[in-house]
Amino acid sequence: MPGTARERLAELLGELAELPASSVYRKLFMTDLSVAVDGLGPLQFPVSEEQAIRLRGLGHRARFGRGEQTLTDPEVRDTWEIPKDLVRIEWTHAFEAVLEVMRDELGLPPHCELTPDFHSMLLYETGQFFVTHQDSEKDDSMVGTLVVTLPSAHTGGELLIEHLGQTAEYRGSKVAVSLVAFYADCHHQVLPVKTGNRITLTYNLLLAGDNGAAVEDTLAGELAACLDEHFATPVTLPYGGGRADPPMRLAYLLDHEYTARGLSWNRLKGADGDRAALLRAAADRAGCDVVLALAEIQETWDAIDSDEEDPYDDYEESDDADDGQYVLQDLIDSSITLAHWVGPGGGRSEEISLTLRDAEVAATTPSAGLTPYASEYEGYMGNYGNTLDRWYRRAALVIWPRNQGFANRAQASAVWALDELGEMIRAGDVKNAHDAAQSLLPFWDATVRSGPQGELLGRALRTVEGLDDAETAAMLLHPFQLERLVPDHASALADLAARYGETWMAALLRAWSKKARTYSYSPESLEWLSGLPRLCTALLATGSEGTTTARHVLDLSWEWFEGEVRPLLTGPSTSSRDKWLADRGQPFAGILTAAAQTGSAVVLEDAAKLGHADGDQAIVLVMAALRAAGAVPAGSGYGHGFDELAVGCAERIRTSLAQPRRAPDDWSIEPPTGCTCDLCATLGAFLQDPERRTFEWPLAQAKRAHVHARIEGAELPVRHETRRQGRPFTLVLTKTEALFERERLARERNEADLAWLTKTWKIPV
Ligand SMILES: O=C(O)CCC(=O)C(=O)O
Ligand SMILES: [Fe+2]
Repeated sequence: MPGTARERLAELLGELAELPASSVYRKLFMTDLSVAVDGLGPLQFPVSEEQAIRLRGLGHRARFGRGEQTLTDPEVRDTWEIPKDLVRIEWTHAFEAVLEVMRDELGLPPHCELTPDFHSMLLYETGQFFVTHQDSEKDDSMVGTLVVTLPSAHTGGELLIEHLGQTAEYRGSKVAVSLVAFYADCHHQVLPVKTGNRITLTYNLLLAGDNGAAVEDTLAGELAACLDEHFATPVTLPYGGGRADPPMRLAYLLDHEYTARGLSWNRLKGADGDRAALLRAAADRAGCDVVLALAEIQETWDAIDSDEEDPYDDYEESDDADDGQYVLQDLIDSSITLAHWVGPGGGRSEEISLTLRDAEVAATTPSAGLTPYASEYEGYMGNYGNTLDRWYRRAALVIWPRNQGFANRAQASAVWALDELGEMIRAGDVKNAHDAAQSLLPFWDATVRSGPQGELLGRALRTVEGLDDAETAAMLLHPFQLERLVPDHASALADLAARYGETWMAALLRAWSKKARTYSYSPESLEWLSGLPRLCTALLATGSEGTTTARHVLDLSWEWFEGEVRPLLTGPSTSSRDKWLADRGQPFAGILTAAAQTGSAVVLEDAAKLGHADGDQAIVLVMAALRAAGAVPAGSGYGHGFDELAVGCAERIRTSLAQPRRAPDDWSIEPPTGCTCDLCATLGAFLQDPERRTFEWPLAQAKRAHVHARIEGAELPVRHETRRQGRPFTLVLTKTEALFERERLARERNEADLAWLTKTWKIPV
């Protein structure tokens, strides 16, 4: 047998007996079933046109589920539904016998039972249909659907059922009762009825009992050997990347789709049940654990639209009309993420998140051989060919060596890992907790990043306290960021400072703040800075360790804030800069308030300097901060930080207002900074010249583009148009009246700000 251990394992599981069907068909005599409908009486088989018309009179338009909603849309489902409580059904014993046969044919073992649960009575008149869909699982134990077609004269109305890329087609009969059972993950549809009426009863099929199969011994032995080899063979990295450690796990993808609710060892569909039983036996021999997981799979294929007439006329996007019309060429990209799993003992499924590497995956049926639950076609877009994205949900058995259980589970759920460490510590098993924590190192950063960080940090702070090892504690906390801290963390944080020392805490906070800085400002981090006073209050309340910690947090926040803001205070003002700075007023106010609380003199001094900085932008920032704090009158708790800023700002505004007004014939404009090229020098000379208003500048295309960009970037009051005549074209620059208008508005704004400052902040006039 060729290939890697995991390929051989998938092949062995593929050779397992004959693949059971995903849909099965049986007939019963008309006399095996009687149906009576209140208001109509017993139905006569075959159902006559006249009875069908009366039946329709009792029905209403059938609805269908999509996501959380239930809808009626005759484009999707056009059929009549007879209210369930009007319908009385009686079967002979033949029905039970048929269900047993169907259970066997669907590959379910004899000791489990398929129970039909009546769901609806449907009437399809000529022309009515139901487009392709999957049935929602209305019950945890539902594994499939049974459609019973009553005897009636009709043509069309075929029931088409898809699985593993095959479509089975079923017709009703005029003289017999037809039964079709299929697994709930099969996509199916009812084609339009061409003549007559098609009447069906639908049942949910519930599965009870243990569907674990008897296991063949030699096969289990061969599979166990594959597992041994898989976990002993180092992974060969792609692109000549050498060899890495052996894989941590093997995920074997099953063939059916399951919901998180329906995922259960006892309700595996078709061949999945046998394969799972075998793999469990093999895993046991190989000293491995097995969990049952749900995998979300995305594949991107290079694909051709077979319906396309002209291959060059294809600017169509996101066309998910009919996945089947595309011919797959090459697989460009794929990703497999586990989202839920249930442990070997069953129970509820846990939410997890674990992205698998290729070397950890095996499958007998490639995903491309299944029906995706969603797909999207992207027409030719220049760089890429036509691509088809497809999404699948498959169950997977995930196997790992027993002694790697902690690392495997921890990588899938950081919450679980922290809870588990906490348990060990509480049980007094600190040595074990320490070793377990160390085993997280290779992936802990990535696992925390993909988890619920807010929730995790609180747990992590509490857990590491009991580790009693400064280095491991720092390692576990390392992946977080400064702006995840909230007042609730204050006491845990202070306890850690007490336990591991101030230097340890300072280093941790610094590492966190570096992280914060690598992602530039987000609205959340601005909000976090605005909320600093609450965090500091909580820290101060815990005592001296908390106070020192609060000062560190504050120093780092200030460093971070100032580092981003300072470069934007110099250079000419633009509307986008002003907006950016105004948005930082409240965070600035938050920092200042916290600085006053913690008595951080250095921050207060630095902040006051920022207020005195040259340029109109500093005024914008400081005014925004003062207004954010302005609801509270000066002197009532905001401390001298704000008073000083207000004084400095008022001074700056007065200086600005004292500048002589622009003479009506002064057209000089301050040139933008930041580029020293020849073009910008020429542009600068034109801008600064008080007399020149227009400039006709013959300039090649690339150079014109640079000048356009400079003028737009700095929002200069200059029109810039290209006259498309001659070679090169001519760039025509014209200074506009906005130059005067803007200065007038700035002056007005300054006057208003000054008035507000003197009134609200009691600044002497
Ligand atoms: O009428 C049928 O054959 C099937 C109806 C169906 O697919 C459904 O009710 O979900
Ligand atoms: Fe259906």
